[in-house]
Parts: sequence; structure tokens; C-alpha cells
Amino acid sequence: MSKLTIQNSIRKVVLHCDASQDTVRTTISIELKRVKLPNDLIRPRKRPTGAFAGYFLEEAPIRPPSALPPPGDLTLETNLSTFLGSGRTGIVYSLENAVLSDSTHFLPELVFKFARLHRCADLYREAWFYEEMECLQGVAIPRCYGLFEAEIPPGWMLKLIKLIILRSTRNKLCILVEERLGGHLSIGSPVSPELREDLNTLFEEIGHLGVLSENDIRYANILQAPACPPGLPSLVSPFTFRTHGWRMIDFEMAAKTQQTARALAIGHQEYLEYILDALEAGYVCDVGGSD
Ligand SMILES: Nc1ncnc2c1ncn2[C@@H]1O[C@H](COP(=O)(O)OP(=O)(O)OP(=O)(O)O)[C@@H](O)[C@H]1O
Repeated sequence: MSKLTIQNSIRKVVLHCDASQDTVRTTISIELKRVKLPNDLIRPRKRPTGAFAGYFLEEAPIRPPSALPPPGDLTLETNLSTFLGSGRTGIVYSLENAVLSDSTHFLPELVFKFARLHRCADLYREAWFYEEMECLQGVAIPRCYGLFEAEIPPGWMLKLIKLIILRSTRNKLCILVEERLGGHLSIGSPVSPELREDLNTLFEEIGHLGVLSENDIRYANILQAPACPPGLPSLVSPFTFRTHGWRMIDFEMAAKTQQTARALAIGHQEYLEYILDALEAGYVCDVGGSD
């Protein structure tokens, strides 16, 4: 039986990509190496002076120890397939002809989130939160297979329409590899009490790790859990013991805080309720993350 590809199994990505240099057009293969992030890349926000003590812990919750085995040595080789979406930081593609160097491992459907020009730091930040919240991957957030980067050979321009922005003006290519999720919430349909409850508890999960993400709570950042099969099953939350049908994405504006899980849940739910009420009324209203 196939072994599972766990989140730290892939050490290298080989991306075959159409590219051009002056008048030459060809397919180039870019080797991206996994980035090891420092544990202290993000430091917890200090409790504000004079803040109501009942909303704050003495210390921010400590990162739970990793439950993953030692890092693996697999290579993922792939082409890009369909453009799935984009935002201020990234451009997201599905993959085609993706293969692992050891085919006995199960390869779930993955997506690549490419950092836009000058946005690598944001992707580093987001990747750090995926590591910080490892115990919620497959529960409330997608499974994350790592952050990878490479130099684009000088003078070459990647030929994907949406990737033109990643061309020669800077030569660093940085991608976050995530499990592929499903679609967005529907617009203009009633939000059932069960769905409201599921989403409210979904946003509660990250608060148990002291993670504040209200600026990233937006319609575009709530996606359906992957269908299983072919995707991997949803896991039970270590905090609420629930299984969710939805996932939160996008943590580059998140913060690690000393706020209690309860205080964070209240804040997150307030943002969520605006979004859900607007969707029921037939429009998208994002209160978080305004530019
Ligand atoms: N794991 C995924 N599976 C399927 N689609 C995804 C996934 N991650 C992102 N997408 C698609 O790509 C879009 C943009 O992704 P994301 O929100 O991560 O980009 P961003 O640049 O960080 O956006 P923002 O402007 O909100 O910060 C999403 O709204 C969604 O449509």
C-alpha cells in the first residue's frame, strides 16, 4: 500500500516551465530547494500596557512539538496547470504531470503559490504560520508541503501570462506548496446554522495557538476542504475535537499574540459574521485586510 507523503517529505521541487531569453523560447527546468525557516522569524506581539488582563495570557502559547517524522528527501517534479487565483502576495496554480522521486508515496493534489515581485518576505511569513500551526494542518488550514526557492537563471523570463510579473527585474523565485482545496462559499444562498457553526468554530481553532488573523478573514480566504477521495481526509481538531468542512488560507498578515483563545475567537467571529451576512444578502463584504 502507498505510504502517505507527509508535509516534510519533499526536499526539492523541479519545475518545468516555458521561458524565453531574448528571441530564444524553450522549456527550462528550475530546481527549487526547501527553505528552513528560523523558529523565531515571528516574535509574539507584546501585550499592550493597560490592556484588560482577562483577555491576555502571561505568555503567548508555545508552538506544540512537531508530530512529523524526520524530514524526507523526495523530489517533486512538475509542470504548472491551471491558474486558480491571485491576491496581493501570490499567484496560485494547480499542477500537472506531478511526480515524486519515490512513486510508492501518495501524492495529493497540490498547488503552488508564487510570491509576486518583492513579496517573498510575505510568503516566508505565511510559511512560518503554517509551521507554527502544524497541528491544525488538515484540520482548519491546508496541509503545507513547504516553502521552496531558487534563482531564475539571469536573463530568462518565465512565459506564463500571470507569471510575467516574476521576470527579470528580480531573479528569486519563491513558492509555497499547499494541498489543493475546493471552492469558495456561495454568494446569495442562505447560510445554514450548521455552516455558520462550522465556520465559527473553524476560526476559533487558530486562537488556541495565539494566532490572530482578522486582517486575513475575507471571502476569498475561506475554501472548501478537499474532497476525500481523491484528497486526504479532514482531521479532528486537537482543541475543539471537531472536523471541519472548510479551511482558512492566507496568513501573511497574521500575528502571534498573547491574547486568550476566547478573546481571539470573539474578534474573528465578528469579522466572519459580516462576511456571512453579506453573502446571504448576495454580495461580498471584506472588512479585514483593506489596502
Ligand atoms: N490551497 C489552495 N487550493 C485551491 N485554491 C487556492 C489555494 N490557495 C489559494 N487558492 C486560490 O488563490 C487565491 C489567492 O490565494 P491567496 O489568498 O493565498 O493569495 P494572497 O496573495 O495571499 O491574497 P490576499 O490578497 O488575500 O493576501 C484564493 O482566493 C483561491 O482562489
